[in-house]
Amino acid sequence: SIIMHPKYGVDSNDPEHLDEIMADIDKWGIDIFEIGQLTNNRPMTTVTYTILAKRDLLRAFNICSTTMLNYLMTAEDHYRPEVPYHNGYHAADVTQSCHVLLSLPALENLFTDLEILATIFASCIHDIDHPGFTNNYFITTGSDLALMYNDESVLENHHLAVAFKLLQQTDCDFLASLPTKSRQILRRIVISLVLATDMNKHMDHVAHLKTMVEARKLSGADILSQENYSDRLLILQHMIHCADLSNPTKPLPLYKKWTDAIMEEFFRQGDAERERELDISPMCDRLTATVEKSQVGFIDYIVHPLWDTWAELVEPGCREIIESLEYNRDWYYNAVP
Ligand SMILES: COc1ccc(C2=NN(C(C)C)C(=O)[C@@H]3CC=CC[C@H]23)cc1C#CC(=O)NCc1ccccc1
Ligand SMILES: [Mg+2]
Ligand SMILES: [Zn+2]
Repeated sequence: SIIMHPKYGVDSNDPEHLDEIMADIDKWGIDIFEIGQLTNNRPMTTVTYTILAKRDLLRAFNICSTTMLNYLMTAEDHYRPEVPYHNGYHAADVTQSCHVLLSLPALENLFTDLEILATIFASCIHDIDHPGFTNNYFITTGSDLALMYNDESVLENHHLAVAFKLLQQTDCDFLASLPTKSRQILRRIVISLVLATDMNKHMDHVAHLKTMVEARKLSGADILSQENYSDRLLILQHMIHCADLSNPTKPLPLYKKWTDAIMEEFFRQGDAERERELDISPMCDRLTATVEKSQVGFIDYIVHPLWDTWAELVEPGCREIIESLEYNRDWYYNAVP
């Protein structure tokens, strides 16, 4: 029997409205929050399934839609709705952002279908089962998680272990029909991409991006089309990191929602640290935080250096994104009381 799925993989209380929103799936600044409201809090499943189907990756790898949806729903159920920022909405946002970045003209025909499948898969699971506290919190409180992963990229290793464990559930193994060699290549790429989202790697990302920009200037040629495997993998690592730090580059109403969510998550960590008489982490003290000022610092010291270098590498595809970032930075700068 032929099982028919809803158009975007999930049911909606307002299909026409969902149709309108999903028409912007290829655009920077699609409203993930609205997608969640129209799909009973299934933004990650909706966005990821739509992107995989639109890129014809389900057919290319003979992936059964039912199994794919089983995996995505189960994975989305493993994001914690009580966590203000690192939940299924953030996963959907990073996945859709990577989808747009993968389509930049400078990266056209650079990646194989397997590398694209791996990037979309890594994005949608990159923060799965996030508990809403930072790596540093787990390390300083001597948690079992830090013990398990020897204080090294603790959360990121956990996200990967949870995501791959779910594949062992028979009705969720959407990679079942992939040849073993392809499964191994995909697993290697997904591991390297999720580990690349550890903020401890941020400076390495910026440094390597700068060397690639210089190399591209020297060679003059459009080297992005002649990248070797390791450089291609590095570009995907920079890409998912940029997507993970893309909130300040989005339309202001969306950016403000992301900021409210991350600050509430940081403040809850600060509350726990205060409770346990630990030092309160930077930006986590709800009694003293100056949100506007710290967003300006976040942009000036972290987001802008990264995105400015990325934009140079993929010139001119990210001009509008940088303009949006600079507009938002000025808005927050003028909002400082
Ligand atoms: C939408 O805002 C945000 C969105 C995300 C993050 C994240 N921070 N970090 C680290 C930097 C603590 C993470 O590891 C998180 C996990 C992975 C990627 C980035 C995440 C921070 C902010 C912020 C802010 C904010 O107002 N001042 C914070 C700030 C100010 C000056 C200098 C650094 C930070
Ligand atoms: Mg993360
Ligand atoms: Zn993330």
